[in-house]
Amino acid sequence: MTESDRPQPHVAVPLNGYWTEWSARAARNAAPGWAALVGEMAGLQDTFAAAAPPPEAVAEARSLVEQTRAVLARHEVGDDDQWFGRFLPAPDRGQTFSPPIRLTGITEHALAGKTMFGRFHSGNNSAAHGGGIALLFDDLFGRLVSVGDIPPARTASLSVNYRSVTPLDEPLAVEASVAEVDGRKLYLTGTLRHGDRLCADATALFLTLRPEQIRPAEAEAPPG
Ligand SMILES: CCCCCCCC/C=C\CCCCCCCC(=O)SCCNC(=O)CCNC(=O)[C@H](O)C(C)(C)COP(=O)(O)OP(=O)(O)OC[C@H]1O[C@@H](n2cnc3c(N)ncnc32)[C@H](O)[C@@H]1OP(=O)(O)O
Repeated sequence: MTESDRPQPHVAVPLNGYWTEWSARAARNAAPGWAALVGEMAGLQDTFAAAAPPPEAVAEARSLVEQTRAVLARHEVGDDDQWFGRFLPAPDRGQTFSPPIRLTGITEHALAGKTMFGRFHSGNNSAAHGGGIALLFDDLFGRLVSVGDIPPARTASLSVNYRSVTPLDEPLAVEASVAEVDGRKLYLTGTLRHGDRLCADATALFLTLRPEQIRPAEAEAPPG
């Protein structure tokens, strides 16, 4: 990938050793233009959600998407070798499932960042879908537990309080922190704000994995 393909710099994530090679391998192997394609796909999702096209435009768009699928399907790989979602230092992590989070502050125990929901994550009435907000928190917490020396961890529980409507296409601020560590248990808290207004807050329990719970392909740095 070329330098111009890389997403705009944001605060670098000091990833734990476990994810560093995993992520670096995708960055080494990804074709030039991959990051831009991810951005195009994310834009497509929003544009698709917002469109009410006439029949001829539906037919044209469908044909183009079919062609795109056929091109990509010729290059399918197993999930250990996929690039999608593996660009951990990038705001979008190289994926289009959850909204990009541009990190503005990181310590081993806290993250702060900016995000935005587009039409793809719309629930109703120009508000973000509650499931999308839960997804955002899971992703944010996942990033938090991937920094510093915390071993790989998984979400055991996630609880979201929807305090007020989360608008679309508006800048939002997120914060997450480690409230308590008790052995393998990481208790996390987070907030989502639009300006001064609290849209949602969340708590989660992440459990660091026992060695036998880690897939070998993830436990060892795979060959590049
Ligand atoms: C998908 C992976 C993504 C990774 C991507 C790379 C990251 C890179 C970095 C950055 C970006 C990240 C962005 C994405 C992040 C997304 C994170 C996710 O969404 S993870 C997927 C969803 N979660 C699962 O699929 C878990 C499924 N469940 C399990 O695997 C197990 O249940 C597990 C590991 C969570 C716990 O199982 P046990 O066998 O290890 O542990 P036991 O013995 O059951 O529990 C240990 C202690 O924890 C308590 N506990 C367990 N579950 C609990 C719960 N739900 N509530 C309360 N306590 C619980 C138990 O009561 C026990 O407590 P006592 O030691 O007795 O005091």
